[in-house]
Amino acid sequence: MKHIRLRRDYRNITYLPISRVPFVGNIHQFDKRSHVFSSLLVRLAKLCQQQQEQGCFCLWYSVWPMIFACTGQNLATFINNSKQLVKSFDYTFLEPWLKTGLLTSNNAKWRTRRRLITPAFHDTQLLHNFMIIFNEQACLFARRLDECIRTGEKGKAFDMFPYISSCTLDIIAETAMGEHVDAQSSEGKNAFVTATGRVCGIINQRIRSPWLWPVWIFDRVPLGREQAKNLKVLHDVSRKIIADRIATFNTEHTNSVNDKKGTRRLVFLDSLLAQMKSEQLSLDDIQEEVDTFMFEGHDTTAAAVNFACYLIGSHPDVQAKVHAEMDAIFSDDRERPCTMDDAQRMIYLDAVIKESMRLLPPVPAVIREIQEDFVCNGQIIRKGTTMYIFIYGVHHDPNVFPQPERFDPNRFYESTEVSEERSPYAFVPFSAGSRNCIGQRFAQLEEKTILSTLLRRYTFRATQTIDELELCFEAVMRPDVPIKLIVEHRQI
Ligand code: HEM
Repeated sequence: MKHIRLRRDYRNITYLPISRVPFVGNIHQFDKRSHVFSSLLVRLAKLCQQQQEQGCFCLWYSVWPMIFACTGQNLATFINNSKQLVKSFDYTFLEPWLKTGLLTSNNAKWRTRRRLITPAFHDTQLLHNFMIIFNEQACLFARRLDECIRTGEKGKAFDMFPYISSCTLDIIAETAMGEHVDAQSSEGKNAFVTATGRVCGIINQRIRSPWLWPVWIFDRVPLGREQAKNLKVLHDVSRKIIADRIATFNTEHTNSVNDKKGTRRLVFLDSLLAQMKSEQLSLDDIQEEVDTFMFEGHDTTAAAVNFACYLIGSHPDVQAKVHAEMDAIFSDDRERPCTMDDAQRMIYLDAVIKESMRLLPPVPAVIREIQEDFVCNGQIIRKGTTMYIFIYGVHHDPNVFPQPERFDPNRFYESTEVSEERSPYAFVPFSAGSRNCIGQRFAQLEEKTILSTLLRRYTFRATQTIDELELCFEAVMRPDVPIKLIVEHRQI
C-alpha cells in the first residue's frame, strides 16, 4: 500500500524516458560500470533541468524511491530544514571504520559533537600550525615531482594522483593526530597508509555491490575479511596515538599553548583532548572523530587538487594567468612558504579552484533520509524517501551556469550581476546549511598552499578530454581512466 501511494505521489517526477519494472524499479538500468551509471544520472539531470519545474528526478531501487535534487532552488527548500539533517542508509558502510563520528552520526549526538568540534576549525593558532604542515608536505611533494621529471622520460605524461594522495594523507595524519605516517617517503611500505587506501577502495566497491550490503554476507566474504583486517591496523594505530597523546597531554599541553615554540605542535587531537574532561568525551568518542577526519580530509582534497591540476593543464590561457598571479605574489622565489596573507591575495587561483569544484566536484552527491513529509517546489516528498543532493547536477544547471561544460574561472572572478544574483545553493561543493563541511576553510587553505607551491615551479599539460576520463560518482568522484599530465619545469 505504501509503495502504491509513493508511486502515485511521485508520478510527476518519474516520467523520465527510462522504463520502470514493477518490483524491480530501475535496477535493471543500473549499469555495473560505475561511469556508465554516472553518465545516466548526468543525462537525467539535464533532462529534468530542461523540462521540469520540480528540478528533480526519481529512480526506483526496487520499491524504494531515490529522489535526486538537481537545482539550487530545490536545495534551498530542505537543506537548511533542521528536521531533514539525517544521513541515509548508505553511510552505514562507513560505520565499521568511523563508528558514529561527525559525518555519520545524527540528531542529538551530531548536534553535540558539531558544537564541540567547530571551534577547533576557527582556532587561529591551530590554522597557523597547519599552514606550516601544508607547506612542509607541499615542498616534499614538489621534490618528488622534481625526481619524477629528472628520472622519467622527458615530456612523458604520468598519473599524479598517487603523489597528490600521499601528500594529502601526510597532511591530514599530521594535522589530525600529530603523527608522521610518511606516506610520501615510505613508498607504500607503511602499513597505515596501505590500509587507508585499501579500506577506501573496499567501501566504494561495497557501495557499488548491493549483494554485499547485508552485514551477515559481507563479514563472511573475502572482501569483508580483508576490510576487517585493514580496519584493525587503522584502529590500532589511531588508538595508540591517542593513548600516547593523553599520557603526555597534561604536562605538555601548557607548554604548547603558552609557548608557540613549544616542542610539540598543537593539532585537532589536542583540541579534542582539552574537552575530554569537561565534556566527558571517552577514548572511543575521540577515536571516532579522529578517524572521521582521516577519512573526510584525505581523499576529498586529493581529488580536488588532482582535478584542478588537470583543468589548469587543459587551459593554457588560465594557466598563464595563474602563473602571473604567482609571480606577482612570490616574484621568482620558488621556496618561500605560502602564508595566510599570500593565500588571501590569490584571487584568481581562488576562482580557478572554485570553477574546478563546480565542473568536477570532489563529492558528487550527499544523501539524506527524509524524516517527515514536506513540499519541495510543489512536489510532496514523503517520509522515508532517500533524497540525493546531486551536487554534480546542481553545478551543471545551464539556467544558472550558461554552457555548464565550459571551464571558465571568470564565473567566480569577475563579480558580475549574474554571479551576485546566483542562489547560495547553486554552488555547493562543501554542501550547505548546518550540516555542511566543517573542514571547508582548512581544505581551501590546503589546496591553495599545494597548488601555489606547484604552480610556482611547474607547467602542466593535459593529454585527455573530460569525456575520456569516464567519471565515476562514488563517495568521492574519481576518473575511471587515470588522469595523465605532462609536468615540466617552468621557464623563468
Ligand atoms: C576539497 C575538500 C573537501 C570537500 C569537497 C568536502 C566536502 C564535504 C561535503 C560535501 C560534506 C557533506 C557530506 C554529507 O552531508 O554527507 C562534508 C562533510 C564533512 N567534511 Fe568535508 N570536504 C572536504 C575536505 C574536508 C576536510 C579537509 C575535512 C577535515 C579536516 C573535512 C571534514 C568533514 C566532516 C567532519 C564532515 C561532516 C560534517 C557534519 O556532518 O557535520 N572535509 N565535506
